[in-house]
Amino acid sequence: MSLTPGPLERLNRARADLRVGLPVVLTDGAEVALVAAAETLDADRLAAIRALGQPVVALTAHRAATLKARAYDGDLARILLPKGEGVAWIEALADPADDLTHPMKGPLLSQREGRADLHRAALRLVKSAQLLPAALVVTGVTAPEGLTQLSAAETATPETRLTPVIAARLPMRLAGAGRLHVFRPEDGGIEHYAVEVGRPMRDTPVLARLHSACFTGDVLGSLKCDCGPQLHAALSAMHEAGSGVLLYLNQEGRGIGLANKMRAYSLQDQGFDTVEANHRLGFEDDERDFRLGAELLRKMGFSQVRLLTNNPRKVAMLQKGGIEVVARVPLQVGLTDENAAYLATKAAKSGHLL
Ligand SMILES: Nc1nc2c(ncn2[C@@H]2O[C@H](COP(=O)(O)OP(=O)(O)OP(=O)(O)O)[C@@H](O)[C@H]2O)c(=O)[nH]1
Ligand SMILES: [Zn+2]
Repeated sequence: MSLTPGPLERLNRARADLRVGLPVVLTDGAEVALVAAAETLDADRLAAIRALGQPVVALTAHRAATLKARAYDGDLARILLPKGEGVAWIEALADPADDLTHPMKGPLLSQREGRADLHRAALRLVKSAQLLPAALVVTGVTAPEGLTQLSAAETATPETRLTPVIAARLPMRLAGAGRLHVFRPEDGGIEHYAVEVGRPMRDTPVLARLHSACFTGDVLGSLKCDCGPQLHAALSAMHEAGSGVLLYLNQEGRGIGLANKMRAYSLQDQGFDTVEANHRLGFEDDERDFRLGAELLRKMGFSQVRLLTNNPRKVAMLQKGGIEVVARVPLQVGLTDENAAYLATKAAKSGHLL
């Protein structure tokens, strides 16, 4: 095997580089671009990037709509960085925290000519690094030495291949005897877990739950969502049924990460609902990749499930991933005064069944 890093290894490096404030190089045969994450940019790096050409800030159409900027590229906008503006201006474009108290003074000039393919890839990359979806991009550059280089196609997250690392016995208060399996993604991303309750058979439909990580709900008992009670109710239901499998997917905040989820919570404190808050940040309301769940179930030898969920998307995505969902088992627990509006929004805007 060659010692040169392959596409997945470079993808993983690119995410780490962007998180520490290092630019990366994107190419697509026609063009070469230098890309930096808006969130981690500092003044020195910005000055060095400016020396290469005219930077634009790539934003998703959701963020552009909030800023009333034109998104000529459909799903994204390329905003020209004015001569006199610097890091603070870029940060205000990227981060909606001060939108209401210090609205940005327009007009924001969106670029219309040219292609947006590398900008689209740049946004995909910063999102997958769980940073704010905003990237500084300069096209037409000669790739500087020493930076991680990727083709635009290589930024498209392929179906995650998961390798089983270890499994061990785990007795649980709510679920009784079980086993915890740890799986590691091939792309170097965060690990995911599967909890087997009892000894589920592989030749009959298993009671299953795809649970997305929620530090605030699962661990802290937050009253803003229903995650903790759902987690516990699922484990109890599996215990009662005699067996089951709970996938604990590390997709905190519907895939945007805890830092961005807390940014969304802060916007919710300003009066926006859970979907509006994600959009103002520039995210879709749900950024999770549920191919992961199907892959994990297949890896563990399960092909048919009775799925504990109120989310029809989970059912559809599992089926698309080759897992037969023989029944959807509703999981309605943990309604509080604090989360009633959140659950109503998910029903009204995200298709959740109540
Ligand atoms: N972005 C964002 N994420 C949130 C918010 N509240 C909860 N979450 C996340 O939403 C996810 C909820 O996951 P699940 O309960 O597995 O999924 P679900 O889509 O509600 O579907 P079911 O519970 O199966 O019906 C977790 O990743 C939480 O961290 C919020 O206000 N904003
Ligand atoms: Zn939650």
